[in-house]
Amino acid sequence: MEEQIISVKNLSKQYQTEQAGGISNISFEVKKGNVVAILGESGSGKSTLLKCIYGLLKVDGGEVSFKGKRILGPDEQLIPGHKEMKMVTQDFSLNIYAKVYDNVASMLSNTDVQAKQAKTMEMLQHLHIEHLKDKKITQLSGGEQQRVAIAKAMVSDTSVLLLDEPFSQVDALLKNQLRADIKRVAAETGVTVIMVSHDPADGLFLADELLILKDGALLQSGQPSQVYNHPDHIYTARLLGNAVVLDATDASILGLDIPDGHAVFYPEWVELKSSWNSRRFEVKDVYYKGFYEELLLERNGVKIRALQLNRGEHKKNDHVQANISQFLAL
Ligand SMILES: Nc1ncnc2c1ncn2[C@@H]1O[C@H](COP(=O)(O)OP(=O)(O)OP(=O)(O)O)[C@@H](O)[C@H]1O
Repeated sequence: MEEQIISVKNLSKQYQTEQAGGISNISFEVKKGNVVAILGESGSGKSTLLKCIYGLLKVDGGEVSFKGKRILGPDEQLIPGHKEMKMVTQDFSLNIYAKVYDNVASMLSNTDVQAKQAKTMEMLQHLHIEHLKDKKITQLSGGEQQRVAIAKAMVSDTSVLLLDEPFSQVDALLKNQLRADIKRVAAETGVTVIMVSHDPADGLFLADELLILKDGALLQSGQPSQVYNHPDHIYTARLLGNAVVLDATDASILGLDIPDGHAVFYPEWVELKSSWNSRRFEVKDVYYKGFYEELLLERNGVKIRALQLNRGEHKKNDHVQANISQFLAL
């Protein structure tokens, strides 16, 4: 059985401000070595949850345990969290005047210099930054600094790495690489990662488990493919896959039979082909996205979106046959 490393029970934290904000009654468990992504729209409580896990905020109720021991809050100890937990925030907390190597090595004790050197170099290699070891932090790009911050956080027997928006400073190309690096480093070192991201694609790619937050509450959790294909709420389907949502009347115009509620489907579930159950739509717009395109389709006033590989086949005002291959009633 996989060992559980973090347990969050009925955790609540409300900020004492005019607008209510915070998290309420959140419970979940994290297995050792897993990568967990906390996803949700802006203001849903992602950073608050991460800070509570690290012991940075005084909670109103509930608790977080690490290896069975309660994490103490800021009013209970001077240094928050636990020595085996490290948090990398968006400001990186690096010594900008020191070299990359020294930033990372500074986390280790001087008792065994050879071991210190070996461990530091190993971590620099894990993050693909060994060639930067003699550079000063001020000479690095944002993405490189982010890697140094992660290496620094991980070098000293870290069991749990908390990442707040780890890809905020990197461009799309580097982001893909850094995502893959974090996934690989987690698998190689067995470190448990809990990360917050505003981009659902990060969680879908990286995580073993997603936590979906809305208005401070945990709506759904589970493996990415499970949550994506079987969202419990319209919010989740919109957040993860920009789903199309139709009320029962509009759905019936497209031949989707739901008693009440909404028919929900992802644009890639719309097949552009002629079949016994396809219907005729007008192409209202074509959005070029590189290797694929998004079509805005309309039938009797009902608009839907469809994704397909870009073959340049469709133009505005064309007519197409489309079939919604699957949908959810939510
Ligand atoms: N220090 C604070 N004092 C008062 N309210 C706060 C504080 N920090 C956050 N909030 C409020 O609590 C709610 C949750 O904020 P939080 O930063 O946890 O959300 P988030 O999901 O991380 O948002 P984002 O993606 O925009 O960073 C928001 O309504 C926010 O305005």
